[in-house]
Amino acid sequence: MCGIVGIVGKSPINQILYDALLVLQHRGQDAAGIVTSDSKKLHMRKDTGLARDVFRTRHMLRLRGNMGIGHVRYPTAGGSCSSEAQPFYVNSPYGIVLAHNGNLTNAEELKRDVFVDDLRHINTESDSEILLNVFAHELQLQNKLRIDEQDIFRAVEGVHRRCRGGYAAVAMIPGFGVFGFRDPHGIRPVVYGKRETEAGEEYIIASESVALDTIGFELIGDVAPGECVFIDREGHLHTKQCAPQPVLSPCIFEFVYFARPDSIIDNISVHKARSRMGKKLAAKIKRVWPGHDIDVVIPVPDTSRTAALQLANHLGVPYAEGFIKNRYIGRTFIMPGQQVRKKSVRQKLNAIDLEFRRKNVLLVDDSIVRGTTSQQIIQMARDAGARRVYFASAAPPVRYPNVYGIDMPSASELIAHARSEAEIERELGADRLFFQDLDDLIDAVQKRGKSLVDRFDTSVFDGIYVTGDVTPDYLEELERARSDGAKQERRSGQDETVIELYNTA
Ligand SMILES: O=P(O)(O)OC[C@H]1O[C@H](OP(=O)(O)OP(=O)(O)O)[C@H](O)[C@@H]1O
Ligand SMILES: NC(=O)CC[C@H](N)C(=O)O
Ligand SMILES: [Mg+2]
Repeated sequence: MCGIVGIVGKSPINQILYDALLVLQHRGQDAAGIVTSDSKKLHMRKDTGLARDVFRTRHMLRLRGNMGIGHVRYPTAGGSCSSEAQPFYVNSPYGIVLAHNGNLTNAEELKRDVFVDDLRHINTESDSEILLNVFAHELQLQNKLRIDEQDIFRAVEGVHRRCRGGYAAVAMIPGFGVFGFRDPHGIRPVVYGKRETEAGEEYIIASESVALDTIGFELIGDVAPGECVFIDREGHLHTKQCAPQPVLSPCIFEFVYFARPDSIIDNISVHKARSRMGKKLAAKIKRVWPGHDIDVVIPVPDTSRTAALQLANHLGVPYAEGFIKNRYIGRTFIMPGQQVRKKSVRQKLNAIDLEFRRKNVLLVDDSIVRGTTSQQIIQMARDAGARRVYFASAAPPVRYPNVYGIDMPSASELIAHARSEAEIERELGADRLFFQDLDDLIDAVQKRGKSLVDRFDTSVFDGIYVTGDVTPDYLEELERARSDGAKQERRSGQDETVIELYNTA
């Protein structure tokens, strides 16, 4: 997952772009970047690391101009090096910068077409550089010195014709404007909003509404699937549907784990969705184990808290915070590589023995993916003196790879892949294990009939990919190229020093 933001303001926007990236940091911890545009030039700073480390005062001073875009990255293509940090830049036509959240499933074919047909060179392994070049080519086809918003919309139509997979993107053309677009399935989230200033209206496009709240913008709504939202440099908003048959099918894992609970995606409050997940899970536990002997419900910080609290309430069992999280360690799931993830769980979470001693505890997490967290946390609960350790996941077992922007490329790394629930229970070392049913998860997120969303991408749970183009061959190739083992091998054979083409450090 990545976080994206674009702003057209009436005064310098470097600080609010930075503030927005800090609030989107939970979507990507590997790299960060900002590009601004003043009347003459683009100014770019991007590098690996957290936003607070990438942007020093000297960089901020140079990020001049009233419009710009930013990105925080969690790689799903290429590696973690700074040359693949975003935004990407291409100088023709007009100079375009782009930041992307998602993953293209036809990146290989596109890369070939971009070279052979469009005569463009791709310099990294990132699919986002391909997306930018496809857009640039489609815009070039308009063959104009001065473009208007209709040309942007036509180029986005071309992107939708050629690109497959998940993509929410923001882009900017210097002296012209900022725009955002979303793939025809709306897999990845992106919203837009505005605020009034004395000098006129300012607009923002961002991955999550929480970025708007915290920097003082008002939410207008989600970018619809297939839609393009364009803000010209004068601050006028133009929107157009650019896909012939858009079908909103957002990724359900955003609601389970990725998004912040204080965000609203596709008109659904993530907080409320997680609360309903807790309620549904309580009902299931009561159903399958009417005479349960759970003494206390303990969440695995952070993301599971919302669901765990409601689960405890509806189960009628006390809720206690038994694990303390080191606030200086980021999210472990989005760290690159299993070794670092494993080590980080223990560094990140520590048990308060008192809450466990001689009790039957139900530990609750939002999801079990590789099992890195649950395996260790169950052992920690035992070491802290728990009599019995039960475990509940607010999501169903994750059995299939993700191909739309979550770095879960390899089925064999998923603890639930090709295992029954009883086998997973044994593997994790839990005394009893409960998973949410998929129908209940969908109901919890969908608010049953009240939501705009008829369908979600639930591929990690059921192996059904909404874009319909994901073949066993594609998945096999993805596993070969991007499994933890393959990444490890690539890292060890590589000189990490980057010779940067675009970066003005
Ligand atoms: O089965 P696993 O492979 O361990 O993945 C699942 C775990 O990873 C995530 O936590 P993370 O530490 O990333 O973030 P959080 O603090 O937001 O919960 C998620 O909330 C689960 O706890
Ligand atoms: N998680 C994402 O959205 C990743 C964006 C892009 N595919 C990259 O790897 O940089
Ligand atoms: Mg967690």
